[in-house]
Amino acid sequence: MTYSPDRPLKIGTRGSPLALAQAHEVRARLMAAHDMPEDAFAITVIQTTGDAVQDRPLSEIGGKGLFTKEIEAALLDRRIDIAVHSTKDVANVLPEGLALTTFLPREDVRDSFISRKHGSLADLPEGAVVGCSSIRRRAQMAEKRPDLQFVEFRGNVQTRLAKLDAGLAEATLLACAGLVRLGTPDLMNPIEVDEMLPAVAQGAISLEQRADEDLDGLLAPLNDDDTALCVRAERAFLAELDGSCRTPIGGLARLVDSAVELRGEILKPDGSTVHRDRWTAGAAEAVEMAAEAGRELKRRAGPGFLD
Ligand SMILES: NCc1[nH]cc(CCC(=O)O)c1CC(=O)O
Repeated sequence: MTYSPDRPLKIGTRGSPLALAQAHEVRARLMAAHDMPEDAFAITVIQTTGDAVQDRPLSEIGGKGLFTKEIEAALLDRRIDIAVHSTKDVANVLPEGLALTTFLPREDVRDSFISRKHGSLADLPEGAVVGCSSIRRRAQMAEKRPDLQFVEFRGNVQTRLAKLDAGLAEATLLACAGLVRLGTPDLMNPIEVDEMLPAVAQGAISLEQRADEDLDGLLAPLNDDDTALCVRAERAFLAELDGSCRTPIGGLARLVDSAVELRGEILKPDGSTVHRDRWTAGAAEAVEMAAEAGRELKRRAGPGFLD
């Protein structure tokens, strides 16, 4: 299959400002890698349940897959040819016939503390209200600051800042990667990963395609091998623990010299219990190590912890 202005490659994406920025980045990289004109690529916006439902926590309306289901259906229907994802929103088990093939170089993996008045989590006054819909971030904050109160906080960066200004919360957390890609890096106030382990695959854009279509020639130049290895290991870790988004889980793999170092944790939603550890293996064993790490944390947590 060849793509040209006469038959453009259809790039599917959600319509949120962050998703659009990511789709445009993918198109720009494809154009540069192949010296092709902009109109050889068509960006197709697909509405997803996660975008449509703004008034309820994601964990309540079904967790993982809410931002990707409709896009994956469009891939299978051939309405689009590739899908651009924030990999942390991609369910662990893909629909039959689809494959996650390409990982862009990873952006900053950290979470950012966002507040108009306070400099860090530790600076928040006793009993402060934090706007946060992520069960991972809530549990991690509660572990350090059991006094904090949480309110649901969804929407894009601008919406959330407006909510802070309206006094609905004193602080919120957002992924650094999103802030960078939206062109608002000045808002960044990173929390180091030692203090707060990011979500599996945070900061990593990936491309999904039909498994039976060979797009290697087109997509391989966009792939970053180190990111692909680390994110595949993190997803193998997550696969052993949970696919539902209802358990607070953090995971981050990084290359240290030429070995893969994985840090992982599972928490009770109120932060009262945490199981966390670190594992290291050579690149060839990284994915199997990560799966074993997931099984180990599950054993340590005992039956019932993940329910
Ligand atoms: N769940 C929404 C989502 N999915 C990916 C990102 C950030 C970008 C990334 O991690 O690649 C965000 C926003 C956020 O967590 O602040």
